[in-house]
Amino acid sequence: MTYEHERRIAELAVQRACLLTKKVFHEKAKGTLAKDDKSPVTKGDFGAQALIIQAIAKNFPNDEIVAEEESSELRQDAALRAEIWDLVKDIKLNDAASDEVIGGSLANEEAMLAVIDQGKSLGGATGRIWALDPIDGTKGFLRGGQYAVCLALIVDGDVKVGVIGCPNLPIDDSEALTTNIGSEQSDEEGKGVLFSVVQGEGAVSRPLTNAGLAPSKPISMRPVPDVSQAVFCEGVEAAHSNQDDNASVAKRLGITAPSVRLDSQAKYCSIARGAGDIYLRLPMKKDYQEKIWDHAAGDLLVREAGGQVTDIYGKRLDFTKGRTLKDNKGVVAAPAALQDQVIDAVQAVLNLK
Ligand SMILES: Nc1ncnc2c1ncn2[C@@H]1O[C@H](COP(=O)(O)OS(=O)(=O)O)[C@@H](OP(=O)(O)O)[C@H]1O
Ligand SMILES: [Mg+2]
Ligand SMILES: [Mg+2]
Ligand SMILES: [Mg+2]
Repeated sequence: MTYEHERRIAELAVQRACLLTKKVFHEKAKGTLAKDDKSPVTKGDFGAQALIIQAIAKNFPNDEIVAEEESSELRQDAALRAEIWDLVKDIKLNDAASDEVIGGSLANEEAMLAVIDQGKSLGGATGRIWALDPIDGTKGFLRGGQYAVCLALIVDGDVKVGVIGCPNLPIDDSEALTTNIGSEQSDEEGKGVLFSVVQGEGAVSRPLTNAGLAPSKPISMRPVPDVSQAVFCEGVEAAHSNQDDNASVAKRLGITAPSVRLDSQAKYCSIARGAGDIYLRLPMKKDYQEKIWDHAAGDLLVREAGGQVTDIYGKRLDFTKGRTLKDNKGVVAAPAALQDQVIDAVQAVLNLK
């Protein structure tokens, strides 16, 4: 089997990082800062990025990493830096062998800042490049909703491995459709799923644990004989995708079921396991470029589960263009058999044809 080692390291690294994010999730303030673009970043984002890059750097020292966060704010904020180090130094998988494979403990605060800054690769069309979103859906994380720890390996522009940890998704696939905004989404008993995928080998899920990896099971999108029976998954933040346009597309397709609103790549995960069928992310701003770490793992997960993922023009997501998907606009993910119909409706609503 290909990429077996990469998949295992990524799964263990994401599982360990989720132990840290779950701790921060229960804190009130969460060490939140606003970045230059006004978006939030928390102790959880920085800490998870440090732990995951450490695991990649130890196992694949020649690989490049495109990660969302960087350490400059922390270098100017000794108190926050110390709080994060306090968390990071104590996070271990409760299984010594598994923890050892992903690098054991970091030496000190400076080593933590240094690994955080190993995620500055510019990306591109060649070589082995990891795309890391230490917390995707930070706004959901702050709100007490869904969030995801996302890691993908891209080789020569092609996504080969994807791993997504969703601490607040129900383990039971059939419960998942009731997980909507406003309902209880915290990471208690019965919650926490680790999704993983290797190109050509299908998508799987398993419960998140605090030790080694639990047994996995295959997942797939559910068959939808008629598009009008489909359920949409969409984002929560009205600034990130156009919910009015989504509603018009649903209407055009004859869909009457209410959309499931979830933050983060939990949307890709949900449709990949049949908890919802179609994920629409229709652009709000003309000039916004989607980030590769927001989509790489989810793109492969859905495609291996029987779906297609394209932009609003029906073009596959292009991970060769650097840190962003600058040649794509929006995202449309659906069961392969429905994709053309959904794209037609999207293009009609957006007046693209
Ligand atoms: N204007 C705009 N348009 C589209 N996307 C944007 C925009 N601004 C931010 N972001 C990115 O959205 C990421 C979170 O996506 P979500 O799917 O959780 O958002 S939402 O559920 O649709 O509200 C979020 O990822 P995180 O920062 O990792 O949370 C951002 O990278
Ligand atoms: Mg962010
Ligand atoms: Mg993100
Ligand atoms: Mg993020």
